[in-house]
Amino acid sequence: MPVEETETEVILTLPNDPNTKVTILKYGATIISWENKGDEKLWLSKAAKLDGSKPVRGGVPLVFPCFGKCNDESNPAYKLPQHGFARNSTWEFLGQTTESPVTIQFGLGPEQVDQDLYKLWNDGLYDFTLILSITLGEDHLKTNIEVENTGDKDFKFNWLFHTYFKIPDITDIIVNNFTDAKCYDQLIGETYEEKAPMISFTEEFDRIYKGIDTQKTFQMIELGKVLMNVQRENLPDSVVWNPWIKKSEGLADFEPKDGYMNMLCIEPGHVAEFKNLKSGEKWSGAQILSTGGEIKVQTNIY
Ligand SMILES: O=P(O)(O)OC[C@H]1O[C@@H](O)[C@H](O)[C@@H](O)[C@@H]1O
Repeated sequence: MPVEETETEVILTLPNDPNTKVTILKYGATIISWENKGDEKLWLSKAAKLDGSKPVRGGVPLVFPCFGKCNDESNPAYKLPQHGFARNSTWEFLGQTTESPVTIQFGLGPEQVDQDLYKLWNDGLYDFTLILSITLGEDHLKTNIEVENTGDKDFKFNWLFHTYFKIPDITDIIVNNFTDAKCYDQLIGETYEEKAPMISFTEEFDRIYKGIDTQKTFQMIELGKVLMNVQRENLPDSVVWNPWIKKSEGLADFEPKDGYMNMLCIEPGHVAEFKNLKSGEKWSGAQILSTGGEIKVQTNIY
């Protein structure tokens, strides 16, 4: 059986490999595990709440309709909590849509969102449908989001796949192909161009890389070996985050406390600017995660 559904979760297994599977919590449509040939690729905090009491710390939480806390009073997302409401709403499982490659879908509309939370977004006057498609391959996992404005009012939104990767040791990791990208460093509040040929990690890291050509693949490399390729469709930005020691100490659901050594978030999204979606319009974006392959330095694409 490639697709198993329980009350709270859906498990999708590759038909010809029982050790390649993805587990999705209906709460937040959060992918909480991706095992590739028996090897877990996503980091999930040991203290993550999986009971719907708060967004999941780990896996792939979904960020919509605002990234972070919106500080612009004139923006209808101003009153929403950090990262919006998609990650703390229970999505509807829509079933399997294709067999090869195997794809399943989840849907979210205003009726599934906690009504008090939903009303914080322009008094609940926006109507939308989100369809998340998850495709599992032998060596890849694709998550595609389609946002449709089903109401009569235009709205603007951010989207982000807040992907937590599991890694052996953060100090051995470099990430390539961010060179020359514009970046907003959230820790110092400054915008500059990334000049490092490879990003490496020795302290807290929280940067929004903006407007990067989607032909560029980010590669997470450990001591010369490609652990993960992150490709994007229609998602120009990417946040890179590691809370390091102090920040993770302050996160009650972050365990073990030295877990920052074993995780790195590379988060493809549309967050530097809000995307405007007119009444009746659709927009979609995707991340494609794949394991292995050669190191490819793409400095010639802007
Ligand atoms: O604690 P949260 O709401 O899940 O957010 C985690 C992090 O998410 C990242 O995307 C942000 O860049 C960080 O600033 C933030 O701390």
